[in-house]
Amino acid sequence: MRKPDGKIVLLGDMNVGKTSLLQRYMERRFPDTVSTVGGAFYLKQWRSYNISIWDTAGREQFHGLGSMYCRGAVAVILTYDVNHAQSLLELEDRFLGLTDTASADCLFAVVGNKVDLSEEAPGEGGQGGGHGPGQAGGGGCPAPRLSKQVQLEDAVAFYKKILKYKMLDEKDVPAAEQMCFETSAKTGKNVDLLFETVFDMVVPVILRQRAQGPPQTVDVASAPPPARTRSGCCS
Ligand SMILES: Nc1nc2c(ncn2[C@@H]2O[C@H](COP(=O)(O)OP(=O)(O)OP(=O)(O)O)[C@@H](O)[C@H]2O)c(=O)[nH]1
Ligand SMILES: [Mg+2]
Repeated sequence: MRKPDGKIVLLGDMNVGKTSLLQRYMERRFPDTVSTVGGAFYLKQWRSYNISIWDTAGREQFHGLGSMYCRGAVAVILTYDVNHAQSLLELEDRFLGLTDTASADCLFAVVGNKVDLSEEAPGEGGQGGGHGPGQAGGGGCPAPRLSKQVQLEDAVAFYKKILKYKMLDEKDVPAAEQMCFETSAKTGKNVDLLFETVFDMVVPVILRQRAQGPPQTVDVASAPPPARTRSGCCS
């Protein structure tokens, strides 16, 4: 297997939809998922570059693995559930620190998933793994919509906190508006946009790292063995 030119890592609390987003993008479908154990990766050919995309487990018991997966990453996709405010807070409290091992010029994207649950018309949705209230429905009643708990401005504010944490100047990094996304792995909304924006942005980082000397690419063969690895197809 050719060594990847760069690594992108998805981080976020359990159940926010990391695996579903990756499967929607790589396999063009929204299958049932099981909570991830350890981590798993896909390989993506983007232009002439070989990029590995790592899906990590949000469950607390695997938390310690997160910083290993982030080692040398050129981008981290921090994912939350727009219908579950706590999942955004968790990114700041539990996940941001895991990115200390990422490459010095690592890019960050902030992604609010499951927008379909608070967008669907009454009677059409409310199923599919939301955290919040409003899924009981039942009895033939129209399924109530979930109320969206996190707005895009909250994600933008979090992005600015990331820059502060990393001591980065806003003018040296992509603008928050470019790097904050609202997605639905279920409908596919903004999923291609998310991944392809990130791919386009990591290419210059990869080139810069190559020009600077020893490549900071990651050899998946020497990556820590996850408790269970599922390697997907390359496309
Ligand atoms: N309605 C809706 N449900 C979603 C969406 N994304 C994921 N889900 C559901 O949410 C649940 C959790 O999705 P996963 O992709 O397994 O979540 P995860 O972040 O990988 O969770 P861990 O592996 O435990 O960290 C599943 O029931 C998914 O079907 C979405 O965009 N919309
Ligand atoms: Mg998962």
